[in-house]
Amino acid sequence: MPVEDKVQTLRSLVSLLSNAVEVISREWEIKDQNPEHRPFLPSADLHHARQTIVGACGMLMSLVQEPHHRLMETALQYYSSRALHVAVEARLADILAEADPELGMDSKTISVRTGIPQHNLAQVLRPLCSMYIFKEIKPGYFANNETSGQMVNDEPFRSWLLVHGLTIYTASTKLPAVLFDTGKIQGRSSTRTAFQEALGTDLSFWEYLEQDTQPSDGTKKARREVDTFTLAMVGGGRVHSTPLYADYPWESLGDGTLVDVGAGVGGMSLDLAKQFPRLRFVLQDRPSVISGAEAVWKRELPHMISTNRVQFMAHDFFADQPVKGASVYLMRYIMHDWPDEQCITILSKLRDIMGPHSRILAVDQILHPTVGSAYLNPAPAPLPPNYGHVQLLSHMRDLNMLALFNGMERTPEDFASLAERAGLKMVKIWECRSTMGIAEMRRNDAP
Ligand SMILES: C[S@@+](CC[C@H](N)C(=O)[O-])C[C@H]1O[C@@H](n2cnc3c(N)ncnc32)[C@H](O)[C@@H]1O
Repeated sequence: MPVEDKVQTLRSLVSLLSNAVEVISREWEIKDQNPEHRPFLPSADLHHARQTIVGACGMLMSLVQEPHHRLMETALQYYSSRALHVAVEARLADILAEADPELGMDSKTISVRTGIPQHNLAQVLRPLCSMYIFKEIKPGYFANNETSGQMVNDEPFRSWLLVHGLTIYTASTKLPAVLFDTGKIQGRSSTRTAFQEALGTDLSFWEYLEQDTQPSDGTKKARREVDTFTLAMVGGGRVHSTPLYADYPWESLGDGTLVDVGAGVGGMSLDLAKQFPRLRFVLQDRPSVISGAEAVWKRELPHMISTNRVQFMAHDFFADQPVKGASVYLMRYIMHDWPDEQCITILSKLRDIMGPHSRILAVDQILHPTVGSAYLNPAPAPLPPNYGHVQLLSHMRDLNMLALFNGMERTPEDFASLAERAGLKMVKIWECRSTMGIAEMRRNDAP
């Protein structure tokens, strides 16, 4: 890029930043005066200002940082993730919450509480302090800040962070090997992925989770990941899905029936049932999962069970769908687990029994490439249409799906193509104040 263009880009970014800073300051003041504030639902203005600032900072770094340094930092990025994993595993945020936030806790005490040698603690914590995830008050004294404070006493969110550092992390180490093995990648099988390669198994991720471990004493134990994963879906759902409840017209469904396909414990349905009490629900998943779902609903919303407003059904989403003509077939975090061919089968099974007013709502990351999408609102120049850095989480989850399932996060165009191949049409991408969105599909012959 010629120097004059670079300078112009820098100046334009600073101008974007200073406008967005005004919006954020105003929004922070409003939040300060509003005790009803919901942390996971930013106003539309705050959401856009955040995206602009994160995007602009990312682009500024790319313009000014020495390129070799930036590439090396990226090459070693997995240690950021490892350091966070150690902190989460050790429940550091909970431990630091016991300290006076002004004074912090000394590394000797933290060492005794966590079992991490004192001389290694600072090595783990300091990179996290440099990323503003914890703070060091004075040499060897650490405390929570606003970011680490979000992990305190929040077991579902902690599980959401934790699962990404367990088996899922192990799977990621074999991604290069699988990508360079043309036999495997061309196979496009959901059971010949980096996950199977790394864990030395032929089982799918789901089957593996269900398989008991056999420790040396001969007893059988459920894998640790089973409970962590179930709770993680609740924690991740809460963080990323809250805006979806505000940005889709759920109220207009009245007392319609929502079939939660591959529901897990039905985390999204539970939230919807609390906010839209007229809706009825059918939760479907594999037999072992659906029995766990019923226990959760009994605890959280027992009246939904006693009034028959929720049903629990063991169902394989590759088989014929028994619930015909429902208002909504909801699939949160399902499409991204599967390669295209399997997604088309899942969608076709729904298409077969949908009525003219039925809709499929596929809830996933909506990938927005740097070159933009005809379906999505572009960022202001000179940012790339997708706001650049803002998309990192979606791209990482995309690679995660590749490593675990040969799956993927999808662009709106990808969703439209899947819909067309399954005899459906994509009617709208609902852009929500989240990294996630909703792809709405109907039968291709629907009015
Ligand atoms: C990523 S989880 C998402 C769970 C839930 N939709 C949520 O958002 O919390 C994917 C779910 O798909 C389920 N699943 C996998 N294969 C399935 C199949 N063949 N039929 C039905 N459910 C399946 C898993 O058991 C798991 O609960």
